[in-house]
Amino acid sequence: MRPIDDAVCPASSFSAAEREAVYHAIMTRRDVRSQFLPDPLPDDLVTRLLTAAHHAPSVGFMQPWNFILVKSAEVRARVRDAFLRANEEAARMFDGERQEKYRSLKLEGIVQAPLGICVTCDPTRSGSVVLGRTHNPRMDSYSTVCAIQNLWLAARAEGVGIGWVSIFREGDLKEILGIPDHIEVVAWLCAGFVDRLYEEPELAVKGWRQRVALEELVYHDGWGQVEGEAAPV
Ligand SMILES: Cc1cc2c(cc1C)N(C[C@H](O)[C@H](O)[C@H](O)COP(=O)(O)O)c1[nH]c(=O)[nH]c(=O)c1N2
Repeated sequence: MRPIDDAVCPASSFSAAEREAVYHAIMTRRDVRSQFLPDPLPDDLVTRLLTAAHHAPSVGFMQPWNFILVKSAEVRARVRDAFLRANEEAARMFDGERQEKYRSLKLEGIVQAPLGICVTCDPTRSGSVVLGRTHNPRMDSYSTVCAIQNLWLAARAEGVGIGWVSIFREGDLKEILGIPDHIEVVAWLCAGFVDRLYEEPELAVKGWRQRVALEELVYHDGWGQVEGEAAPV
């Protein structure tokens, strides 16, 4: 191993253009459902996306993720069937007009996107006691979500659309993909090139829900405290 001092380099700031590029990726990233092009994603591009994911932070450097790459149209069709079953259950949980609206939304591109990526979390990856996870076992799932966000942003920069689909019974995905019991399914990601993206979240454009004002979400020195109020004792 290198001496610790040799492993440290100066933390220089990004240039204005680099900074702009990071925010550009963040602000223009979208969840994609229906704009996927059929062209397959080149292997080296997929490797770059997975490498970005694999450089995410993780609790205790646990790296609990796996990525199951699904190109098979037959497997994706089975996954879509699992979605359709779960989506029917989900639709019935909304009433009246809201249910009608829900049913009008497209919430997946499983068959259309040329690649499915099932992202999983292995809670046993680094033994039963993990630095940083001792008092909250969910930290391994949170780490896996960080990996997904890295992939999502890298994909945006590469012109690749990503759609996260979560409307499944986990057991269905496990059965289709042969995932062992102790592994958690965190996401099914639809991935494919896109030539256009919504400028705002599709759910906002289609009137399902709007972005909340940031100011409503920021408190100061305690829950519910607006700026300038005395801190709670
Ligand atoms: C954990 C999780 C799970 C899901 C999602 C996201 C996340 C983070 N999203 C996408 C979600 O609807 C979308 O991110 C928001 O509507 C905001 O839009 P943009 O991502 O900014 O385009 C999502 N979208 C969808 O159409 N079907 C789905 O099952 C899910 N599931």
